[in-house]
Amino acid sequence: MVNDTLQVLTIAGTDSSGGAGVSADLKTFMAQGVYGANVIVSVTAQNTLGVQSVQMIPSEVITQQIQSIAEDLSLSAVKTGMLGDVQTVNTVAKALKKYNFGNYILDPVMVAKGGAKLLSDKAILALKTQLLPLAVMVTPNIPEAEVLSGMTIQTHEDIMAAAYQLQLLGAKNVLLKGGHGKELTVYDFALLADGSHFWLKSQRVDTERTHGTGDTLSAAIAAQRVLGCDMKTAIIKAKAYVDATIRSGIQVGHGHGPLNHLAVITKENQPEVINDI
Ligand SMILES: Nc1ncnc2c1ncn2[C@@H]1O[C@H](COP(=O)(O)OP(=O)(O)O)[C@@H](O)[C@H]1O
Ligand SMILES: Cc1ncc(COP(=O)(O)O)c(N)n1
Repeated sequence: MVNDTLQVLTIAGTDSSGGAGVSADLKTFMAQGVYGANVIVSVTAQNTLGVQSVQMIPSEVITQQIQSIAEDLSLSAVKTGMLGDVQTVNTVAKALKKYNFGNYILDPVMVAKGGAKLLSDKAILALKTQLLPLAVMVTPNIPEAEVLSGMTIQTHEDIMAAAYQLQLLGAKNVLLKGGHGKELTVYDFALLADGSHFWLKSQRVDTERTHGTGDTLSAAIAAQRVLGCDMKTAIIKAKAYVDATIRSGIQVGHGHGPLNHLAVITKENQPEVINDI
């Protein structure tokens, strides 16, 4: 059942193959039992092999979509995904300041799994200065954390240092995702607003079917916050969910295939929570 009093918004781009972007977010919200609304900032022609084209939506249309929702729905969380260009980042920042939906989760989407650029270079500075300070949580993968922090990340110490840097830039909580890489063990690093930290340790799934993992994780965190979880619990539950969606994979397309958003979480999906590695 969907709890209609728990309403979450995603502001992101569409993915015609249904695996990432707004599609991943809405499926995740539904699977978590919260109601999802969507504001479209870009339309991508995309499949599991790559991104064929991107059409940005005009700022007035984005502003109007957000206003329409703000005037009617009762949102208690919002996440942003692909924002594309500097104009869109500024438009979204202005609207978030105006309406203050609470619980803002910033997924700083920059590059699709197939390698296509989803955020212009000019937009990176705007994202850092306009959106990071508004975010209750930012969820970069390692390449995104390198760009935002200006640091090279090679070791676990580097991951921690970059997370602290992102907190200095204004994000209250940071989840630095370790999905990129080849190691058999995956480590995500969480730095919380109170200065405490922990690592989530899990076993890598040997698969190319990871289209939309980052979107799914950040959407699940937003949903868990609305469901009343504290930040640490929201992160752990969201991680278990995304692990289940990867492990019970479905066979769609010929490249980086989508996740199974109806996956059931089992004991196998629970990450190990450790303080230091
Ligand atoms: N092959 C994999 N096996 C297990 N977990 C993965 C795998 N790929 C990604 N994840 C997890 O999925 C989540 C999203 O991570 P990541 O893929 O790095 O983000 P993004 O989609 O933004 O690049 C993280 O919790 C990460 O640890
Ligand atoms: C519209 C849109 N938003 C986000 C992503 C990133 O998803 P991923 O990094 O998993 O390919 C994407 N490919 N398309």
